[in-house]
Amino acid sequence: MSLVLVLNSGSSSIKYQLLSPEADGPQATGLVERIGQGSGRIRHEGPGGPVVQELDIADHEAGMRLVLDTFAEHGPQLDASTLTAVGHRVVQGGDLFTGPVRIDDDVVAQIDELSPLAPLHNPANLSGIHAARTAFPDVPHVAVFDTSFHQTMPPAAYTYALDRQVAAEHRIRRYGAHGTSHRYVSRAVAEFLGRDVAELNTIVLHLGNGASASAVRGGECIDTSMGMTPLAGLVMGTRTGDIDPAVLLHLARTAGYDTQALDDLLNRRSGMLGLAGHTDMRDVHAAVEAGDEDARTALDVYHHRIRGYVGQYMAHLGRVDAIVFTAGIGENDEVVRAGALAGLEHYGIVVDPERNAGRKKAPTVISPDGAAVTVLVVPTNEELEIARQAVEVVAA
Ligand SMILES: Nc1ncnc2c1ncn2[C@@H]1O[C@H](COP(=O)(O)OP(=O)(O)O)[C@@H](O)[C@H]1O
Ligand SMILES: CC(=O)OP(=O)(O)O
Ligand SMILES: [Mg+2]
Repeated sequence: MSLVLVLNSGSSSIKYQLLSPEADGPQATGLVERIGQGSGRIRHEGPGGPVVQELDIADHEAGMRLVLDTFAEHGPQLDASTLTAVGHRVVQGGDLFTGPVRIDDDVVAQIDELSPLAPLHNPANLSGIHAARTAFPDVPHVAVFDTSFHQTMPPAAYTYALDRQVAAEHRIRRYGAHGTSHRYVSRAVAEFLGRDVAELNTIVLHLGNGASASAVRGGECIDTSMGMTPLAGLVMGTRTGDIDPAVLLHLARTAGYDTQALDDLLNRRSGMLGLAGHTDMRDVHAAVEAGDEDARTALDVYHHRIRGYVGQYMAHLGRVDAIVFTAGIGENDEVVRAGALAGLEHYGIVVDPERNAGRKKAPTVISPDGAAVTVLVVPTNEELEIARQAVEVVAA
């Protein structure tokens, strides 16, 4: 049986799992949070149950060392001779990577070269890779890219209407992100419905802290909402999603914003945080219930944007068999699921209130029997998908 350590380094967190793709459930899972924010935390769940430690975690290198120390102290023991691979989530693979690859120094250099196209994510992914390669120099390391599932998009979907020489020179086009999740979920839906993925047209709504939608025809992505970077598309925890780019010019010209200030505004101070004062959707709902008008508007904007993408992808797909919610908000938040699809009954899209109620830990249909479009919740599992792909690369 193969054993894979999967590392998913986010902008301020590291999620990890130790798992065998052939077995049911991971041997250990964990989350390192609030890296570089003064009051960090690790939650590790291994054979002895959960352990939590609060401490300052300066950067991703320190976070990775903490992960390895926690395995050593609380188990399971990470023995290099028993690891088939270490699988790394890498957000941006640009047009250099259409599938998973074994990591060597050249691959590291290429991921680094692509960092300007995912400034919040690739540097974090690289420090995870660096720390893990140092700890396990003799184990194969595999990079699995968020962007590779989206490489099947046609030029009409990935091309910006920008001067084409400028675009070519600077590698400017839509690459998308969260592809590992979109791929896993679009396949899991087909399996759950007992249908062949090649015959299914699906809209996947990955609603986590970062959020994206994709249109999947017969298992292949034909369009997605994230753009050259993970800033475009849906409203997110702290990111704007789609915005008129002239807003940036306006702020630069009239208010003296430089690139750093614009980056900070768009990536870290906007989205639900900017509109409602809360990043976490649970806090937004609490504020709405307390009568906060800004939070109400924020939630309306959030729903409106998702509904718009659903409409767009219905037009691109022609026929839609399934709409699937996934990730932290998609799996847990009945208010958002109902709100985002409200008013689409005319198109055969209906959410049944009883079926929709509550958090979903397993694939669940939330539309009524006989509805033209099956609406579902399918929990994503990026770590399992990364482990599967890592094992395939090592076996090849
Ligand atoms: N019970 C819940 N109800 C509503 N939203 C939730 C719930 N649990 C988590 N979330 C949302 O899910 C988000 C995290 O989703 P996740 O997919 O783990 O994101 P990421 O991978 O980007 O860190 C939180 O920021 C929060 O908004
Ligand atoms: C690409 C992206 O936005 O990832 P995350 O949701 O993990 O921040
Ligand atoms: Mg995520």
